[in-house]
Amino acid sequence: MSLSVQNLTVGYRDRTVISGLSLAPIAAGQVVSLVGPNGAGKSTLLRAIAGLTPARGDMRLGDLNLGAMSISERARHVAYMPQTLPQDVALTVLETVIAALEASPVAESHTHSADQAMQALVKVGAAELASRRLDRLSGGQRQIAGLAQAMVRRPKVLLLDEPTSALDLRHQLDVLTLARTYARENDAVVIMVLHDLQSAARASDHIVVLSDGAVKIEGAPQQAITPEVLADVWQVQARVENCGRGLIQVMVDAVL
Ligand SMILES: Nc1ncnc2c1ncn2[C@@H]1O[C@H](COP(=O)(O)OP(=O)(O)OP(=O)(O)O)[C@@H](O)[C@H]1O
Repeated sequence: MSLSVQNLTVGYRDRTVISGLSLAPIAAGQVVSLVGPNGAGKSTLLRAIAGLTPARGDMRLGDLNLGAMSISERARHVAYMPQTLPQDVALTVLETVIAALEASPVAESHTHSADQAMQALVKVGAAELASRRLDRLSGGQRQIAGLAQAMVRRPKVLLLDEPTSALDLRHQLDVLTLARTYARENDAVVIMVLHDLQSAARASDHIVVLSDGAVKIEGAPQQAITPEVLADVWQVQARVENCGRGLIQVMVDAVL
């Protein structure tokens, strides 16, 4: 099922952040990176797709009209992993993943939930964190636990807000690979906010560059990340080298 976002308008109180935004349809199995400067509206866009921030416009998953769904119905299809997770949760990691699962209508028995939650932790490589308290983890460990919470319901749309920001190099690569595997294995759409453009190119089939609440350009990594776009959107003078296999290297020569 492909995800379609058309003519989306989102704002806070008296301020419109995103106005009439449309994205090219995102096919099942695809990973999309959302990049752009601070304050461009990336989190706002993900939260609007998840139904966590009110929005006007048309959002569909295949034939399903996401905008017409109740919050709990929408949560069966769409999961959002926030930029920062609450730090004061005095539960074990396993308990938080079970809670994330049971908050959704797909949960079955509690024993079954515990098994599913454990499987999600194994999937993200964090089985050893299961019995640790969430509020006593490092920032990176908490981020990986958050990923298990978002993935445990197997949503068809997985929205990850800067999922690698607290991670070391190896864990960053693992999480980016996991996003790809998740999309393929579950026929799901994964949209990630990333600041590292090289990671975005490595990890995704498609890149959306957001600037001032509007899509500046979207397309394959080599089409979206160009010296012109870097100058226009990030105000840097940079070279972009194609390194094969979809990889790019961005070399910044000067700030403009
Ligand atoms: N709850 C809120 N109430 C009012 N304005 C908000 C709220 N959240 C975000 N904004 C404003 O909306 C705009 C977009 O913010 P958003 O968090 O979506 O940007 P972003 O692209 O995710 O930024 P960053 O890369 O810094 O995380 C900003 O100008 C921000 O100040």
